[in-house]
Amino acid sequence: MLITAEDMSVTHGAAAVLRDVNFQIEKGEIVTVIGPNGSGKSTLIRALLGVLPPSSGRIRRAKGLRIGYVPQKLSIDASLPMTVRRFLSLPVRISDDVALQALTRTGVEGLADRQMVDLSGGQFQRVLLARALLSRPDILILDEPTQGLDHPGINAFYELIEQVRQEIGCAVLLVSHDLHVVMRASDRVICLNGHICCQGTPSVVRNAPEYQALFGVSDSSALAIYEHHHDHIHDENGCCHD
Ligand SMILES: Nc1ncnc2c1ncn2[C@@H]1O[C@H](COP(=O)(O)OP(=O)(O)OP(=O)(O)O)[C@@H](O)[C@H]1O
Repeated sequence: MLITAEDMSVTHGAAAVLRDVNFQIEKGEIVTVIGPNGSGKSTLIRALLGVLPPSSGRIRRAKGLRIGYVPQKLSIDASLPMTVRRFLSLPVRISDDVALQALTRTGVEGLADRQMVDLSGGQFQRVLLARALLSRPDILILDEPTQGLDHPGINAFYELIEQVRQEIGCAVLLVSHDLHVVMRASDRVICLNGHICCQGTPSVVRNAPEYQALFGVSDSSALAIYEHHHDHIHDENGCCHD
């Protein structure tokens, strides 16, 4: 077990944003959080990172857990010259070799001398990912990493995540709106709407009434990827588990 949320609730001021969230992330798995706008996805990530304390319940992290974080947005002042190479050395200085290795791993090895503000959306995400990998994380946490990318870009990014997972064996927790790709690329999906509506393998979540109520019954051919069936049960709240 890498991270566990136990009966975790989070409030912003008087508003309860997350309530009674329970889940755990195991070594090496890819878990995706999906949910409508304002459902608490970023709040969940911030709580897991430890920057937002739960109002009740708790988060447990494995001892010495290393987290690599790719934020949803990072604005870089356009008037501030900053090469990719220099960006990778903030805040911890790294050698040219290590920088090149990180950029090569994420497929942007030719960009070291480019200005950060001149990168395309896809290149920027890959540089952020390269930076997150520098700490050799046990878990990578990415908040909507494919926002603004086109379809080939989204697919390529997910392939890269899978490749990185295989190479370094890290777990991956990501927030995403790309439902079809998510369903294909995740080991497990958590469907969030202020609380966990349902969670499980993609096929379990796809068939859950809570998921279908939030996202509609999607084109089954696009989602018919995992056809091995899992047994699951519905608890007294109508939530499903495998
Ligand atoms: N710092 C804050 N202070 C007060 N309310 C906040 C704060 N941050 C988020 N909220 C509120 O908490 C709720 C959940 O926000 P959050 O950003 O976690 O949702 P989200 O699922 O990530 O949304 P999106 O998909 O639009 O990024 C929203 O109603 C939001 O307005």
